[in-house]
Amino acid sequence: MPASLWPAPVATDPVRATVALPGSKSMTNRALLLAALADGPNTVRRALRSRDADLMAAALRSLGAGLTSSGEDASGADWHVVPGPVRGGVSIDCGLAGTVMRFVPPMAALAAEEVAFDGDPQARVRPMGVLLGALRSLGAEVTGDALPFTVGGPLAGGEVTVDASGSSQVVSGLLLSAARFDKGLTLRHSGPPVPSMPHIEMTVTMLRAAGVAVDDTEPDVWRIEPGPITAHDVTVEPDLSNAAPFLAAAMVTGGTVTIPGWPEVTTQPGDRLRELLARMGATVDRTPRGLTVSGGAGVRGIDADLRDVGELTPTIAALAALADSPSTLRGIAHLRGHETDRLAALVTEISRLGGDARETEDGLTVRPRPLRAGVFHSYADHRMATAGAVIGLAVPGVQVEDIATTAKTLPEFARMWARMLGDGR
Ligand SMILES: O=C(O)C1=C[C@@H](OP(=O)(O)O)[C@@H](O)[C@H](O)C1
Ligand SMILES: C=C(OP(=O)(O)O)C(=O)O
Repeated sequence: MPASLWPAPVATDPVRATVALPGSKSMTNRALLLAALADGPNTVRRALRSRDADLMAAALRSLGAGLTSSGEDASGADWHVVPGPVRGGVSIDCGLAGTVMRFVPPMAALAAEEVAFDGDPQARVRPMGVLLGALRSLGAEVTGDALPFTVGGPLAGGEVTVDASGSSQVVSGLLLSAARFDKGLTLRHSGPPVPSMPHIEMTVTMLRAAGVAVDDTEPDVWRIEPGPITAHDVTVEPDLSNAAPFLAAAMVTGGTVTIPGWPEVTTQPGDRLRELLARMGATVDRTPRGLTVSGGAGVRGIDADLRDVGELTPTIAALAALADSPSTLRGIAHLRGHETDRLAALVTEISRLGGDARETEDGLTVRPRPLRAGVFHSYADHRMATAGAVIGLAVPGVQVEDIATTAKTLPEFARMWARMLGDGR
């Protein structure tokens, strides 16, 4: 059955809105996994409820943790987590979630019995070989090099070298469970630069908050001492990457959008939106009410290295397609292994609407041209769907295929978008 088409609303007036965002996917899924490996019960507050977060919760339950949620509303829920011995003999559905397919297998390798992993058809082509190779060389029994695969422990830990240039999640996944390996872990990266470094900082910061000794003084080397992961309550920050399309709406319509609760200090890569959107012409103000972005003088093209913040690319590319000068986005070859090949998908969909977007070896060039009505395909990628919504604000007749795919990290997206535009239905 063809996925449904969502008529992207056109903004007839500058948007003026305050948009409260649910919790960060990346922090929620790290916090849940650390809570399940901790030395006592703990609570993850304001956790995201979305497909990726719920897949993580289900995976942790399968591996023996007790999880119950309370206080659930549109902004998320509190998860009460009671750790248990990690048990195998189970199957885990990763969906299309990188955080589940890369973070859970090292934890599963703590169990003596085998754990089977599978996911969506598109997940089967996401890069897994480096992580599974590392688990093998640390002593786990692994069958397969991509989904579906099985992992059997127990693995002792020790030293391993990986090429994590394809995904930072290889590093984060190994570090998150490493304190529970008998020998801990010394992890070295060797190869082209690791992308999404803020996400590795997020991992290290959250491990330290749980009392884990992490030595990251040498670049591209991480040493984790074996020891307990201390039970403690965590409050998840709003998802700053999911702020991107809403803040972009302020720019495209010459309006103003405020995101309440923007953290003063954060490891989330979405914090770089402050600088990127300012370079594209926005006025960015941080006030006690939150982060406010105002547009006005059109959108300027940008030449930017997005290696650290690759997940912001679909929104930046959508803005670039509506800008008044060309853009070059660099450092993002690894986006070919995201939910879909995002470089190919962005080029195809922007071109379909009459735009001029081209793939380079490590990114995209976008030259603004007048755009026309058409279908913007999502490829089961939440950030492609929201990029289509951004373009649709300014281009009448854009229909986003499968807007429901935003449920991966923001199930309320379509309703929040309508509310932002002053249409509460
Ligand atoms: O660790 C994480 O939570 C993430 C790391 C990044 O992955 P890559 O390094 O594969 O880009 C990012 O793109 C993804 O959305 C979330
Ligand atoms: C790359 C992303 O997700 P995942 O965690 O599935 O890798 C993303 O959300 O942009």
